Amino acid sequence: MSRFPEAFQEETRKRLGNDFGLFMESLNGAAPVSIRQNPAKNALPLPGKPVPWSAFGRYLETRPSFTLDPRLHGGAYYVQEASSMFIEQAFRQLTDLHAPLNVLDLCAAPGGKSTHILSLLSDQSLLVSNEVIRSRASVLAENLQKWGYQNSVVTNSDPDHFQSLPGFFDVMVIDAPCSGEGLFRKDHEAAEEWSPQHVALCASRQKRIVADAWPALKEDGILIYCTCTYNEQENEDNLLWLREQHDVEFLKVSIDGWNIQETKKNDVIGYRFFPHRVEGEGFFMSVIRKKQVSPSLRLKANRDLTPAPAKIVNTLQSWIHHPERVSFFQWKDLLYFFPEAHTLHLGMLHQHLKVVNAGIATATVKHDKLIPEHALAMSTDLRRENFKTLSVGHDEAIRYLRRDPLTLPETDKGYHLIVFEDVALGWVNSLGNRFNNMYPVEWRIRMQKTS
Ligand SMILES: C[S@@+](CC[C@H](N)C(=O)[O-])C[C@H]1O[C@@H](n2cnc3c(N)ncnc32)[C@H](O)[C@@H]1O
Repeated sequence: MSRFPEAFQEETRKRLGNDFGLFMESLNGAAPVSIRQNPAKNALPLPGKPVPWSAFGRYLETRPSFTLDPRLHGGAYYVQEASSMFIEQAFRQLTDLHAPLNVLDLCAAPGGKSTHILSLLSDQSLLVSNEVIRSRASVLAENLQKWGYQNSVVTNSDPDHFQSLPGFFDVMVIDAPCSGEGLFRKDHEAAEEWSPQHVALCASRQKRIVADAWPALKEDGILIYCTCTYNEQENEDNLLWLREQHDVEFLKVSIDGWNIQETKKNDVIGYRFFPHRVEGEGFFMSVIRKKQVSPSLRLKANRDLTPAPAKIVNTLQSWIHHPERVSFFQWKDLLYFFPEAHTLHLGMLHQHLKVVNAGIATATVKHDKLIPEHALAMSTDLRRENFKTLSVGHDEAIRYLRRDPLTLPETDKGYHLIVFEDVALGWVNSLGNRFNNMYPVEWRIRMQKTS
């Protein structure tokens, strides 16, 4: 007996007709392995066959032990299945990536779409990545910290809190929690959990999420709605429901030669990825333009953000590229930097949302001394030449990431940046012949080396 639910197979057979056999066969095959590189941390393209719809995506021939690759921990790439990289085409074809955009990724953990969006936006744009589940918001913040972009804010709010930000966003991505039909090949639990009732429950939750967030989209702004499921209830039907209440336009994306299926139900245009047609998992995306006026928001200064003390600002400025474009502020007991152009926006976000992180945590002050933060080591703005660095090989890099005792050569005292193959991994504090490992305890690798 097949491990896939009967009702699911029946619906998919109707949808795919003669292709159904090939589709089922593909579900029993191996899933392709793909990664997406961080262009700000890679001078050269990674090896491997390119993902056709993404400038940063690559297929790998085999699945390496990602955990034991130090470059992953330094944010040089993100492991992501290929179909979901298609949002890149919505951004490239339907937005002006040179303009300063406010972008919301509403259901963002663990951060696949958010890290991708940051690689696409100009540095004048702002990305707000939200995740409603607290523990998942921490994972999101971790992945975004490793990616290293300053124009990024992580929030942990319910979608309805975004109603307090009418017309704030130019682009909104809703990668909605779904019944996961497109993941059945890899995720056996999704197949076990699937039922028509579960699909109906997901569809009503998705409607609520979209309706809650909708007021925060600007007039003429675009919503990129996606799921990793095939059924119409969670896709077209939700968007038809949205169209009944609001003035919207569905937008086309060019998919020339990629074997992606363009579907149309009434005027909803959708893009479906089936694993027997493309190298990737199941995925659905639709792009919707809002054609209604949204009230505009009055920006107010934020009193929670205290400017960094003047006597240390010069030092902090020497640590990064383009210090003239950022402001340094103190939040709780940390010093941060954040794009100057968006400080008023950050004020608004603080007022209405639970902000988990904003910009780059740079340092803490202890007994009048500045201690560099891990996020600074990960930052794409770090001015490396102003720090002492220690280049390490693979074994030493893994010892560092596991927080095992290090066997580094004797050095000058002070903070050193640990670098593996040109990718920064974090700080050590050298006491001359001993080193304090400053890699975050909660992120250390627990896996033993196998070779
Ligand atoms: C498909 S996943 C997002 C994947 C992510 N965009 C990425 O690319 O890595 C959907 C997310 O929605 C979150 N979620 C669950 N229920 C939600 C709700 N009621 N409102 C908003 N988000 C919710 C889940 O915790 C999950 O992180």
